[in-house]
Amino acid sequence: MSTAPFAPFDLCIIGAGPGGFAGAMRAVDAGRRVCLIEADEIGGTGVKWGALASKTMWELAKDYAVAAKRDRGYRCRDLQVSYSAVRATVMTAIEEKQQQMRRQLAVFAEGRRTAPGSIAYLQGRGRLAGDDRVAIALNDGTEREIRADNILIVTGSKPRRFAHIPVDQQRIFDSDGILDLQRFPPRLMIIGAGVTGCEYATIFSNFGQTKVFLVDHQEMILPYEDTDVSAFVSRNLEHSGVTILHSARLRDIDQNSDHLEVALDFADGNETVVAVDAVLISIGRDPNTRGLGLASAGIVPDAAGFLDCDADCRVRGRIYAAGDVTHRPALVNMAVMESRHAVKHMFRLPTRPLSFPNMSTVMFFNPAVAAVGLNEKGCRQRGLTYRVATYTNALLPRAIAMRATRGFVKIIVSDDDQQKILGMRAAGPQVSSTIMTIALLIDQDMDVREVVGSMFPHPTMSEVIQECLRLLMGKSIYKPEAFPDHLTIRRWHPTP
Ligand SMILES: Cc1cc2nc3c(=O)[nH]c(=O)nc-3n(C[C@H](O)[C@H](O)[C@H](O)COP(=O)(O)OP(=O)(O)OC[C@H]3O[C@@H](n4cnc5c(N)ncnc54)[C@H](O)[C@@H]3O)c2cc1C
Ligand SMILES: NC(=O)c1ccc[n+]([C@@H]2O[C@H](COP(=O)([O-])OP(=O)(O)OC[C@H]3O[C@@H](n4cnc5c(N)ncnc54)[C@H](O)[C@@H]3O)[C@@H](O)[C@H]2O)c1
Repeated sequence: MSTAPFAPFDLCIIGAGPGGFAGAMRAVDAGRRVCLIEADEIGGTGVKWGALASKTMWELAKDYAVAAKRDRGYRCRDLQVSYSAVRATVMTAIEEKQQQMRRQLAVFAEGRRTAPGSIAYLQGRGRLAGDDRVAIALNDGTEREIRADNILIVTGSKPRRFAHIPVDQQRIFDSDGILDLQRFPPRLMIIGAGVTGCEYATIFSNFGQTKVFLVDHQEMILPYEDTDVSAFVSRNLEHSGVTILHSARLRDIDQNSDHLEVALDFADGNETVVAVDAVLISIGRDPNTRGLGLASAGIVPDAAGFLDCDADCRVRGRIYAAGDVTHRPALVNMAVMESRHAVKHMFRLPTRPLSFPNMSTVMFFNPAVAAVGLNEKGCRQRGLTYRVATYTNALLPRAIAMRATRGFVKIIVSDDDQQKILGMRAAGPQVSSTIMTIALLIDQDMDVREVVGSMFPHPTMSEVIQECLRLLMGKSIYKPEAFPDHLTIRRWHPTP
């Protein structure tokens, strides 16, 4: 092992995905010396193997599906798409973001700055070598060991695999390898209908080149969502030609020279074999904690390998963890928020407690579904009495103008005088922006009456939020009596 020329760092961050990068920059803000270690490509799952890549593909697929429509007064002739052209555009997007990250690391590189706050970016695999030491197997084949007062583990996660099915990224893929496809497969089976599986089912069906089969061992897709949301997404996928197979377990994949035969066992005892050209496995993710030297710092991960940490993201002593490697929801915004919080906590910078009631996420389907706060399942698990109103986009002028009325907003409030917003689910165009109104309301603990009283621009998708809140207060312009299919309001309370 070569002797490290580095003086001890204030902070060593293992993993330069969105969490690691954000944490490094927050430490630089505080004038600290950071060592940032990345084993693979900068940006991690947040850029290359997950969020940015899949969202670029989703945008292209959405544009293609709109161009292929025949109900808009215009019609596209000779519309063509190739997977390699799509892939090239996705790679351009990835490279654009990675370049920005590299450029910033270069500006803040150790030795190039006179102002306090710098980053030594090391490319290699890091592992703990004690409470304040990290050993790095550098990509150039050499080894280094560094010392740091604080350590932040942000090593992310990787696709979960079946023990008996090898993923070759040639015909059997996981989300890390989907960009390796050579062409659109005529038939694709996606196993696992969580967000990843449903997003790729949306993407491939929108491009219209692939017959998609979507399989889950649960009775419904997106099993953690409310039944109405899951049913809405199912209907839309089926409308796009996706065949959904519920309560089905993968038994085996028989690899023939020109196709794959996927054998499935159903919960009711039936079985089937489906012939496809490619399989995408999306059954969840496992944390990247193996080989991380946790024992050398006295850290024991849980049975699934995730790191337990306290409310300030501290695992033990001066060692912190953030992002997918922890138990919390696997999202870029979570990784960034936790990582920044951990850095503020370790350097005793002012910070408010991490709080998740307003955690928001968007699931990129056709149309997209946005979520913030609790759903009905979550409220019932907690025994909360609530009222819930649903307002469909069919009554919304902007949605009518867009000729895109599939969608709704569903808002859950506490069933008391306060009517605190507990959560919202919204589906339709532009939900990624409209959701922030409710996320802010929850975050600021504001009264719904303040939103109902303010003026919204017209015609906008955000008006549906105002109308849905008015519906909860019995003041909506359109009434459930006239539109029982479009406007509903219910109450739920725990049975004593
Ligand atoms: C298909 C897909 C789509 C997604 N879409 C979205 C989305 O739309 N919105 C959203 O919010 N989230 C999305 N996510 C989730 C999101 O990508 C992750 O939650 C996020 O990237 C987690 O960030 P992270 O920094 O914790 O980990 P990662 O992004 O996984 O980064 C961890 C980094 O650590 C590196 N590393 C691992 N071990 C070591 C080691 N020993 N030494 C050095 N480096 C190491 C890895 O190479 C990696 O670069 C998606 C995920 C997938 C799979
Ligand atoms: N738009 C987004 O924000 C976005 C997109 C993709 C992923 N993500 C994040 O990534 C994380 C992982 O998502 P994911 O979809 O990969 O995992 P997941 O755990 O959310 O879903 C896995 C799905 O696979 C099913 N499944 C598990 N084992 C199975 C088996 N043996 N046979 C058939 N089905 C099986 C489960 O029932 C579930 O529906 C999520 O927590 C999400 O936060 C976010």
